[in-house]
Amino acid sequence: MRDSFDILLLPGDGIGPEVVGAARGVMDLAAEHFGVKLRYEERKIGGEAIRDEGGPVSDETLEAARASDSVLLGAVGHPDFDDAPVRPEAGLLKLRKHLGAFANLRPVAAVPALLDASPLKKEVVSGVDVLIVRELTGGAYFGEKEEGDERASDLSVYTKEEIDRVARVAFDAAKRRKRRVTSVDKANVMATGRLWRKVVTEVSKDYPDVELDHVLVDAAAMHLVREPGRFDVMLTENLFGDILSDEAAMLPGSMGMLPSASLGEPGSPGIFEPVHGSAPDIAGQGKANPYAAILSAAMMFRHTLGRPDVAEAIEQGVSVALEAHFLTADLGGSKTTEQVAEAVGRWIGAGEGVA
Ligand SMILES: NC(=O)c1ccc[n+]([C@@H]2O[C@H](COP(=O)([O-])OP(=O)(O)OC[C@H]3O[C@@H](n4cnc5c(N)ncnc54)[C@H](O)[C@@H]3O)[C@@H](O)[C@H]2O)c1
Ligand SMILES: CC(C)[C@H](C(=O)O)[C@@H](O)C(=O)O
Ligand SMILES: [Mg+2]
Repeated sequence: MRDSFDILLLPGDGIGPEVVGAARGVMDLAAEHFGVKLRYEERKIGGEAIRDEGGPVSDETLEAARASDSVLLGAVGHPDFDDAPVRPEAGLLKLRKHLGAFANLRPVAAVPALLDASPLKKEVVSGVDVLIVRELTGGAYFGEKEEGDERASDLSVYTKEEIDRVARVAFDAAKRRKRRVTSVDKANVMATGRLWRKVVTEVSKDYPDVELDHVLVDAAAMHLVREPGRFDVMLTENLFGDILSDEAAMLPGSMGMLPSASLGEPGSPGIFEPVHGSAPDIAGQGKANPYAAILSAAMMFRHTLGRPDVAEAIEQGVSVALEAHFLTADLGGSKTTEQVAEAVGRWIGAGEGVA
């Protein structure tokens, strides 16, 4: 097991620095507990990089990401750049493409201590445990674009290879879970949807012990709030995955609860980031919920650093802090970002009797 890692921190815009700061504090305590050495480099991305470096992500930052063991990112996006020719979000897309991070894992689990925070009924949310596997480097996000005042277009392209490789990530994950993959597409209207369905069905033949079903994206959006317990692994393309994951955030009750891992080929650095954005409405007020960023750091230890022991200890800290009602305003509580991070740090590895 390795015990020394180079982490690139990209806090970004809005609440990004607040939640990355909180996650870093927790990572440091976890590292100390396990005798792991973390070396950090911090760089700019998004609006702050446009302001200070002339573009949303510099070549040096892309290279630093490639040279690191993993990237922990906060968020990008700021209203100041809404009409700018290059937007902060372009930096994140470039980084994902640069690292070949094609598989975005977004776990969504109901948290017993948060059943009251969800706008959905307790009996609908209770026991939910879904893994959204979102394709991250293809589709309309990366197709040819035409910008214009009279006409605009975003071409959505998928190749067989792009669908095949992300489908395998979903089926492999399902083997370690409840062995069910729901593939979400729009095959009744879109050519990419029909290719998606065909390739996923082909890949499923290599996984005879995993059950596959196909659901159209509009119906999937409905099932996600009507009966989320029916899903185990939900596999989908880039744009649908973006939309469905924000919808899924309402199962635990807040955008501030959803972590993510963006992974490429084995051995390449992953990008770990909360699913939420820069939340300009609450930035700088100490109100941001840091659980998603902290849980993203845990995913980093599990998925690219090969230290599931550290990941579990952080997750235990999170569970105990949630049960002890260390909740920010989005979850109906009154704790600050820092108070939540301190509580998680205090209970790292609580299950091992370390607290
Ligand atoms: N990965 C990313 O960097 C990322 C993801 C989504 C959106 N964005 C960008 O963020 C900007 C704002 O977008 P938006 O407002 O649509 O989405 P958002 O996720 O930033 O915010 C949506 C709502 O959720 C709340 N929220 C989000 N995260 C929270 C947290 N950790 N704690 C408490 N409340 C939280 C916000 O206050 C807001 O009310 C845009 O520029 C968008 O492009 C970036
Ligand atoms: C900021 C934006 C480019 C990004 C996306 O659409 O992928 C975000 O919404 C996300 O979900 O990670
Ligand atoms: Mg999104």
